[in-house]
Amino acid sequence: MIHIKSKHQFDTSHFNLSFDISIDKGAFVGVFGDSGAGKTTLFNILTGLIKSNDTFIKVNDTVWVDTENNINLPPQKRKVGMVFQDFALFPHQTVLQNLKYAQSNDSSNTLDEVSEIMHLKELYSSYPHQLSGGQKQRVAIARAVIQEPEILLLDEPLSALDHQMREKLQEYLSEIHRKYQLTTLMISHDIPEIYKLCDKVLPIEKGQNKELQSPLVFFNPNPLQGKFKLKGKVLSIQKADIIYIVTLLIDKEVIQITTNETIAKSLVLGENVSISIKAFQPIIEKH
Ligand SMILES: Nc1ncnc2c1ncn2[C@@H]1O[C@H](COP(=O)(O)OP(=O)(O)OP(=O)(O)O)[C@@H](O)[C@H]1O
Repeated sequence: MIHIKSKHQFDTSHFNLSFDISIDKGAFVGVFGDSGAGKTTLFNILTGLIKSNDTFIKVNDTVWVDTENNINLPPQKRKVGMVFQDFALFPHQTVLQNLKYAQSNDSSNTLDEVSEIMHLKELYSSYPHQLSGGQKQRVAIARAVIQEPEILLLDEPLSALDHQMREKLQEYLSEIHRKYQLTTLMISHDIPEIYKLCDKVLPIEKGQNKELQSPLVFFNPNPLQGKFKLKGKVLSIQKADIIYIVTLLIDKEVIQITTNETIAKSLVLGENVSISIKAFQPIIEKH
């Protein structure tokens, strides 16, 4: 379990932050909110890059910060892995050297395993400038995981990548999160991405967090009022007794419609579909 209680005000601004968050170990949490809401600041408080005078952070059994009792673990002692949008690899080191930098004495197996899962072995002797954006980000994610972090923080890690690469890396992230039983917090503005990867959403508004919610509840507070438009994206497909419920992103709205097994099984997550209404029964058609 992770507990974060923090109040912070920047010297140069009137922006006040106040967080009170509890996250289960092993959760994959989507951190969602407007630009400037305080998402990156929350990450900076967790990593120790921002020191605040009124903070308590406990990660599993260890207190990282307790300002009342003068406890403040330095950033290098906090078991946090971080991945940003802009790769941040050492340019003059090969992929293997970049990975080894993150390795502690007892994590040599992890380096090997993670490289295997993310298909990095064939890139070991390449330098960052020889890699594509997706390859660089694979290395950055692997490097963060090799540190065997208690919390993995992802700050819009995939937003610079094209759709196909993004989907591939989402699969890697999902696999790595499960395999190493990480507690992962990911800032993302991409609703389908949050649906695909996260079991909870942490909404941040104007410097404060709201309660954690499931993506389905958070993005779809009133399922009966969904508006049908021509095109949509498949977010999830769930079996409910003998029918299937398909959740779709239509423009910025999420709706659910029922369908039969044949159609449900032909759909793929993230796929674009079109919707029409025939005799009051919604029909999903593939493009
Ligand atoms: N070093 C700083 N000094 C003063 N104010 C800051 C500082 N860093 C952040 N802020 C303020 O805190 C607010 C939250 O910033 P933060 O970067 O956490 O937002 P965000 O939700 O991550 O935004 P985005 O999605 O655009 O990255 C901003 O409105 C900004 O004005």
